[in-house]
Amino acid sequence: MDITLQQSTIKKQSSIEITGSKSESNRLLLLQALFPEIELKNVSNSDDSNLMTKALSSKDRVVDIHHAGTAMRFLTAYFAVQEGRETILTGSKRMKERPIKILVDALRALGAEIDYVENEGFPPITIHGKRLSKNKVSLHANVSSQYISALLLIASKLENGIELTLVGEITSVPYIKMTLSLLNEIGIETSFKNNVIKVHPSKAQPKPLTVESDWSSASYFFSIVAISDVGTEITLSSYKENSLQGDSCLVDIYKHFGVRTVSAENSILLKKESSEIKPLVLDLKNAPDIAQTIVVTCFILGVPCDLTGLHTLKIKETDRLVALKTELEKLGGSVEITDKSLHLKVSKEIKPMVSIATYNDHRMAMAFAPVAMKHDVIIEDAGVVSKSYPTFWDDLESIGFKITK
Ligand SMILES: O=C(O)C1=C[C@@H](OP(=O)(O)O)[C@@H](O)[C@H](O)C1
Ligand SMILES: C=C(OP(=O)(O)O)C(=O)O
Repeated sequence: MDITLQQSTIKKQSSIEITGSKSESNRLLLLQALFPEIELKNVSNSDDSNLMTKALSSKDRVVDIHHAGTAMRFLTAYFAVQEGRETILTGSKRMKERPIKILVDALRALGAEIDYVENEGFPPITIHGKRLSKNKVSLHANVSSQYISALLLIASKLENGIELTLVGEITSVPYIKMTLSLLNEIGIETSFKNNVIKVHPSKAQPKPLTVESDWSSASYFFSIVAISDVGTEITLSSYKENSLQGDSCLVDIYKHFGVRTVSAENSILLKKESSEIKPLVLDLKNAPDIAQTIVVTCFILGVPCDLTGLHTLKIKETDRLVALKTELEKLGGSVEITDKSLHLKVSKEIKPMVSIATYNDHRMAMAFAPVAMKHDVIIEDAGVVSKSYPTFWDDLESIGFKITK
């Protein structure tokens, strides 16, 4: 369904409760399947987490995880250690184009039995679950950190734990650290020194855990506050003092756009304090999911930006670099891309009533929504947001956006 966002002025003060982090949820759901004593609160209501929950309890031979990248990667490792079970793990058309060879090779090196059903290196795959006997493996770390997290999540079920040697530059490091921290929280010992990660064979001590709300989802409100008038405030909950989510770097990045973040118990207050604007230069290899939000903020504010570290964007829900260039140029922007960087030139105008294509990518829809603070804009296939943030449009309406469905 396409929706029209009419030019809107948002409320001076508002507050929103954001669903749990899908990254934390999908890790903890897998750990809960391994250690059923774990109790979870504030689990994400996203499609990706619902798919993860369903897949973990499914007894079917074919498990379809649609667009959910973390579910695809984490469940590949999970089903590889389900002794005696054969599972065909598949996904959407796009999922069949997202590479999985590095993970499959690493699991095979540990003793797993996995076959490709269609194309070598890509889902769907047939996984013959068995006991894995080895514990040492090397893998390339520059394509997706999800392969590394997948191996770490099952490591406590391997007789001798795991020792991973990471080859090349390590991408999306905070997501690896999130996995290790969650393992530590349930009593599993780990170490990460230079390029070697170890999960020691240790007994888990499961306990109740509360998932922090999703920082990538918060990014759209950082963008909205950055574009709003000085004095505008939005409160978001439920956030913790020390986040495991790398996207909490938004707090520092959005200072650049005059947004101050004040932490209170269980929440953060975003406040627009200054309208001074400077060009932005940023390496986002540690926070790839907020790239679209930041580029669109810059475009709307008329600030140029140079973003690097974007090599993983090409293999996400869509090729996000090409999608950003295409849609920003429809709006009147001028964008240069390589396969790992994006340069946005100063923009002088924003064209009204442009129809933004979303390419089955939730973040395209959510990142472009703030355009409505300047002009009417159409967002195509708006339901796509449910991948990570099902109530996104309702929450926008609650802060003053005018939406025609
Ligand atoms: O482990 C995770 O939860 C994620 C890791 C990142 O992927 P890459 O490591 O492939 O960049 C990120 O983009 C994705 O949304 C979630
Ligand atoms: C890249 C994303 O998700 P995944 O890789 O889990 O599909 C995302 O949510 O932006």
